[in-house]
Amino acid sequence: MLIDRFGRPVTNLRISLTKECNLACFYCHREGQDDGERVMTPEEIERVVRIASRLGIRKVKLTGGEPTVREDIVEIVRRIRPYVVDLSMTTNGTTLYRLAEELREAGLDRVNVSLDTLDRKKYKKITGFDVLPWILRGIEKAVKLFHPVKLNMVVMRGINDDEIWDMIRFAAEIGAVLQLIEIEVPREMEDSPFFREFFYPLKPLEEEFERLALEVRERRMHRRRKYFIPIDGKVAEVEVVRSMHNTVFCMNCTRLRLTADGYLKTCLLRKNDLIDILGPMREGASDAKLVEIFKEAILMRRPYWK
Ligand SMILES: Nc1nc2c(ncn2[C@@H]2O[C@H](COP(=O)(O)OP(=O)(O)OP(=O)(O)O)[C@@H](O)[C@H]2O)c(=O)[nH]1
Ligand SMILES: C[S@@+](CC[C@H](N)C(=O)[O-])C[C@H]1O[C@@H](n2cnc3c(N)ncnc32)[C@H](O)[C@@H]1O
Ligand code: SF4
Ligand code: SF4
Repeated sequence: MLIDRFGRPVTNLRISLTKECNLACFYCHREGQDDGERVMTPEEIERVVRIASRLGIRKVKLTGGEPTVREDIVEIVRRIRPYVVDLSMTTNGTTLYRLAEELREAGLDRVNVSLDTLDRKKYKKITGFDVLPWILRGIEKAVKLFHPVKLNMVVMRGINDDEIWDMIRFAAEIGAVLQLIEIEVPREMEDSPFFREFFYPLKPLEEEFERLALEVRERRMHRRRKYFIPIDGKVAEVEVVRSMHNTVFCMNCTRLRLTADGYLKTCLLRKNDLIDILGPMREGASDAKLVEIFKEAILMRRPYWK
C-alpha cells in the first residue's frame, strides 16, 4: 500500500475525465484544475487504474467537469470495473435518465448527484440552465438502480441555506443520502467577494445534528461525520463535508487525483503539485516506470490545512 510522508495511506483515486461541462455553476472550483487540451483515452485510463490497483488503490471516483459528457463514458466504466472494489461517479445528473441503466450494467456501483436546490428558478440561477425537472427524473431513476445515491448540496449563504431542512426531508423521502458541502476555495481566494458573500460555515449545523441524531458515524476518509436524523417518521442520512481550515479533514485524506489531461495531482487545493503520467505513457514508459511516477506523486503529498 502507498503511504505518504504524513502516514496517510492512499487508497483512493479521483479521476477527472474531462474539463468540459454542460452546466455552468457559478461556484464551481473545477476540482482545482486548469487542464490543458490532452485527453486520456479509455485504454490509457484503464492502464493507470490497473497500475494504481497494484499499488493498493481500491476506490475510484469519476468526476469532471461533467464525466458523462464523454461519449465513451460507459466504456470507461466497463474497463475500470475489474480493478476496483468501489467505483463511483459524481455527476450533475443531466444525463442520468438516459444513462443510468447502461452505467449500472457496465459496473458502476454508485452515484453522487449535485442538487443544490429544489426550486426551479434558483436552480437556473445557480447552474445557468432551467433543467431541474429533468435532473429530478434522473435522480428518481438512479435511486432504483444504485445504492447509495448521494445528493450533493453546496450550501451557500443567501442562496440555498434556507433549504437545508427541505433537502434533508427530500433525501429521506426518496431514500438518498444528503451530503452538505461547505464552499471550498484555496487560501488566496478567502478574501474574494465570492467567498465573503456566499461562504456558509457548517460547524454550527453539525453541532445541532450532534444533538438531534439517533446515531453518528465517522468515515475513514477525511473523518467525515454522518448523522442519522429522524424526520417525518423516516431517518435521514446526512454527511457533512466541511473542509475549510479543517486539519482533521486533510490529515485523513486518502485521495490521489488524476487530471483530465493526464497528470497525477496530489491535492484539490494545490494547483501546481502535479506530475505528468500521460506524457511518459505516450512515449512508451514501462509499467515499472509508471509505478515510479506514482511513488513520486505520493512523496509530494502534504496536507493543505495544517
Ligand atoms: N478539500 C477537499 N474536498 C474534497 C475532496 N474530495 C471531495 N471533496 C469535496 O467533497 C464534495 C463531494 O465530493 P464528491 O465528488 O461527491 O465525492 P465524495 O463525497 O468525496 O466521495 P464519496 O463520499 O466517497 O462518494 C465536493 O464538494 C468535493 O469538492 C478532497 O480530497 N479535498
Ligand atoms: C466539480 S463537480 C464535478 C462533477 C459534476 N459535474 C457535478 O457537478 O457533480 C464535483 C462536486 O464538486 C462540487 N463543487 C464544485 N465547486 C465547489 C466549491 N467551490 N466548493 C465545494 N464544492 C464544490 C460540486 O457541487 C459537485 O458536487
Ligand atoms: S455541473 Fe459540476 S463541473 Fe459543471 S459547473 Fe457545475 S459543479 Fe462544475
Ligand atoms: S489535503 Fe486536504 S485539501 Fe488537499 S485534497 Fe486532501 S483533503 Fe483536500
